[in-house]
Amino acid sequence: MGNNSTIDIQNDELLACKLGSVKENDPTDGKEVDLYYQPGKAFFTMQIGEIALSKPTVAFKKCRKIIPCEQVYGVSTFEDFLLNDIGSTYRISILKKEENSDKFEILNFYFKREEDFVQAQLKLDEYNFADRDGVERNICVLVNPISGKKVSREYYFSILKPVLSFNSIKHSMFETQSATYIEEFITELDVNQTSFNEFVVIGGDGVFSQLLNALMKHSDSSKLIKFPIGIIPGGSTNSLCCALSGKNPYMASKNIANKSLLKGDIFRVNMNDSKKSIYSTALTYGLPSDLVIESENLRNIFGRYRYIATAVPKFIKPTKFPVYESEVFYKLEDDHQQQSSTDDAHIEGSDLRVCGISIPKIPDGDLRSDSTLFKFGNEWKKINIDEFLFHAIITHENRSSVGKDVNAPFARIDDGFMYLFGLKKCSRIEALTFLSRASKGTQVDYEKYFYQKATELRFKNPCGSYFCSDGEPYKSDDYTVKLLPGFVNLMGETVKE
Ligand SMILES: Nc1ncnc2c1ncn2[C@@H]1O[C@H](COP(=O)(O)OP(=O)(O)OP(=O)(O)O)[C@@H](O)[C@H]1O
Repeated sequence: MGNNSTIDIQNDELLACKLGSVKENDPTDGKEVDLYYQPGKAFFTMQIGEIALSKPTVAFKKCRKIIPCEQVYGVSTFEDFLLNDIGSTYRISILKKEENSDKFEILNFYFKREEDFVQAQLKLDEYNFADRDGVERNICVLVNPISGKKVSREYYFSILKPVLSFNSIKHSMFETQSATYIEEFITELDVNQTSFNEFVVIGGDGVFSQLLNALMKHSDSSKLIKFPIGIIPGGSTNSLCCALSGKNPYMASKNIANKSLLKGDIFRVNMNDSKKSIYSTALTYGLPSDLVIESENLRNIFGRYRYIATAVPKFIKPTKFPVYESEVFYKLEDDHQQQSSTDDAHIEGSDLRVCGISIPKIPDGDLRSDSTLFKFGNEWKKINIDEFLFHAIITHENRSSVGKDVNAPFARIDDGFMYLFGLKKCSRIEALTFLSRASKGTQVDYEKYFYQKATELRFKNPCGSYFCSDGEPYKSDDYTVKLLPGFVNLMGETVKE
């Protein structure tokens, strides 16, 4: 009766056998696959029938193949009565991609007996991404064709689309036609009419931020902000996507197909001078913001390397190295969890009013459902540094998809906190030392580096200053930042290190 082959299915590995050709819909027949279990293990036992393989004429050889979980991008099950003539045939297909390949392949397994098929289905259920929560998914995919290396379209057609299609996940794709496309698109969305129930952006942190802010401005923001959001890293730095799925568009697509959800922390920035507010996951002040603003007109020449092209002259030109003034105050509601590189001796404990800063008043119309905004139960503390090369607020570790840098290795997108970090006023050499350390993640104990966990922050910067939120510049010199823990449903998994 031909060869036998055994497949183990263990906790952390999915194993399968390759049956001759693995081309999609190839009606290779004449195979019978039995499935049975032993405690802690499951085996596929495969027997080759007498019926000759029809197409292609690859004789089945005894094989045993291990597919690690990370190579599996979905499992689909079918009852293909018409596929071949070996009777009531059931099929399980596995979408697989090997680590060093950019090609997907489909492995098909045929079952003669319904009970074997059902058992295999149960065993592989966690990879059956189509069937999540019993609700039909419909993803609105927004693609920014000009972000980063201009690969977002390609990522859609060669990665996300095949993965969603294999897993029978409904979606529609829209390319951003202009810088205001996402805002207009979301404004026009009627929550009661649309069948969309999830969003995916393919692009950088900028398009994610545009989506987030457009959702929060919508008249039905409280409903829309509950939609899960996925990100595929098509942008220049992709800091948020790196926190959710690493730098890998394949992993991001799998997390989206798998609807692997986490409650992501964001913050709201109230610009007290203009009475405007925005929502963000990363805000910078100082040199990085200036680089973002100055580099924008180099986007067409240097693409995602435009920041480096702008930064290099600052380090080699014999002009004064920049220094930025800023007064920074913070609150940490959960004081016992304090995490900081600044010990108490370096922090002036003080009430905000004592520091001579007026408590911001938010116009009623601007105050959304977030009633916890501006609780002044805790004391404000002042950071005892007032000259910086930069400071930043972040809700995640802030990895770069270009280099290996991790700016805030202690932060996680779902840890319920935001973090202020930065570099004090320093020389060129000290800034380069910081960059070198950040590239290895060893900057945390560098004397010029500082960080502070916070739930609320307040900044007073020189008149006419800019900051950047998720890579987009805003003019404001007086702003307050309030943490909104677990506010967005993001598709991804936090990095475990
Ligand atoms: N069709 C378009 N024409 C012009 N600008 C666009 C278009 N679509 C999107 N944009 C703008 O492109 C900008 C950059 O977007 P995005 O964040 O995706 O890429 P990036 O800046 O290269 O990456 P990162 O934010 O990760 O550094 C956003 O400000 C967005 O408004």
